[in-house]
Amino acid sequence: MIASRSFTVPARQCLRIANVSRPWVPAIAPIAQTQFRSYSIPYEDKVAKFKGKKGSDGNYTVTLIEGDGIGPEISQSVKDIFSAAKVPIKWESVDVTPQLKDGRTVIPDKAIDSVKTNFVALKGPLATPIGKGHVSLNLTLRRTFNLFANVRPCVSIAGYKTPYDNVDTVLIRENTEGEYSGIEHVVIDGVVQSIKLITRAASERVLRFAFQYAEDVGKRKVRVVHKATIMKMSDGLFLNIAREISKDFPQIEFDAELLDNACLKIVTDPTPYNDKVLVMPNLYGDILSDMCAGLIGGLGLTPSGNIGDECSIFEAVHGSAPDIAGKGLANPTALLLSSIMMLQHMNLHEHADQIQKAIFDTLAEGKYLTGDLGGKAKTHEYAEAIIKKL
Ligand SMILES: NC(=O)C1=CN([C@@H]2O[C@H](COP(=O)(O)OP(=O)(O)OC[C@H]3O[C@@H](n4cnc5c(N)ncnc54)[C@H](O)[C@@H]3O)[C@@H](O)[C@H]2O)C=CC1
Ligand SMILES: O=C(O)CCC(=O)C(=O)O
Ligand SMILES: [Mg+2]
Repeated sequence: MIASRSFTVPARQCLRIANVSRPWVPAIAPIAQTQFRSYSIPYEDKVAKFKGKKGSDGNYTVTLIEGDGIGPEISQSVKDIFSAAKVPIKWESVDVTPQLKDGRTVIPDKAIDSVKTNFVALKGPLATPIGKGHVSLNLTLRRTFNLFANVRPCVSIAGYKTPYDNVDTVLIRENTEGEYSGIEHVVIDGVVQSIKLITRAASERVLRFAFQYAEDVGKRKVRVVHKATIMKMSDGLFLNIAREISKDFPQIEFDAELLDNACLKIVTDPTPYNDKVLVMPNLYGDILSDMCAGLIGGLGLTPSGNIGDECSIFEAVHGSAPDIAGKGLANPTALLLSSIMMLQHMNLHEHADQIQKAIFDTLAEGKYLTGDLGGKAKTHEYAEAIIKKL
């Protein structure tokens, strides 16, 4: 076990201004009954344009981090379904067990090289020890590859009834700093300080990404979720930058909402949020994305993409779910939909559409649902049902 320690401030990384022009857009299809629509995806000039090339065997190589807890089970479902759908992908599994290098927790070089070479990775959940122990490898990966925007769509699933069946929220979370900067220290015995770092550079790039994203997916409005009443300087800076950037997007409406009020309003009625992209500092995005997942049936259903200029890593919103790990109870949908986002990113639309339809049809049919959705199917039985629909 590696001793608990804080991150060094990734100052250089924070200060690198990304050349943000057009964002990548996920195509997690909102569905009404068994219908689903796909977003149009702008591929030209976009940020994080996929740079991978097919190998001589006709396959792209994609880094796979299976992860902890339920990670290997849900990764297996993705591998089985991709193989059945003949997706031209060769997985390169890497080990991300943390190592100590010059007193810092780092990801093994082999894993870093793999992501750098392949430009894209699919990642299962990685567990983080509470209090003491190594720093979060999830955050380390995001910072290592400067994955500045975490896109977390949350869309109602036909086949699982919730109080609102038309949820279509998308949340963009600043992914490299904020409350998750990891700068903590003991001031004196009994007094600790944890620093929320907000920089103009990181705020600008994620905000610009959010506006461009809204334009590309046809959302009318960008809303900043903040607490600048209390964190006047840090959230105040984020909010002011959003105001500045909004001027470059006159066709997109811009407004802001206090975090606590946003939570109340979203759980009361998420419908008014369907025409908006919500963008916010790191911690708020972490919490709100779990909250939104609750609106559509839980964490088994919500995907995400960590988007950077060079590489992108796709993963579910959920964690390693130690309470159900190893029992075949996990719902692989969240990781599967993340893998659909990844295929969209890689321009493999036909495969993405085919698998996405099979997933949504299987869910809508309701015969093979996992326990979190009230069914009895084991993880692999649900995956097999999807394969039959391909
Ligand atoms: N991006 C990542 O890799 C993340 C990692 N984590 C790590 O995961 C570990 C566990 O964290 P928790 O707070 O328990 O959150 P969690 O997301 O792992 O689980 C919360 C609840 O949701 C359920 N759940 C999650 N995913 C599910 C799925 N696919 N199918 C069915 N049920 C599912 C779990 O059984 C549990 O009851 C921690 O070490 C945490 O640091 C947490 C969130 C994200
Ligand atoms: O890294 C972790 O332990 C948690 C990360 C997390 O909750 C998230 O990415 O949503
Ligand atoms: Mg989280």
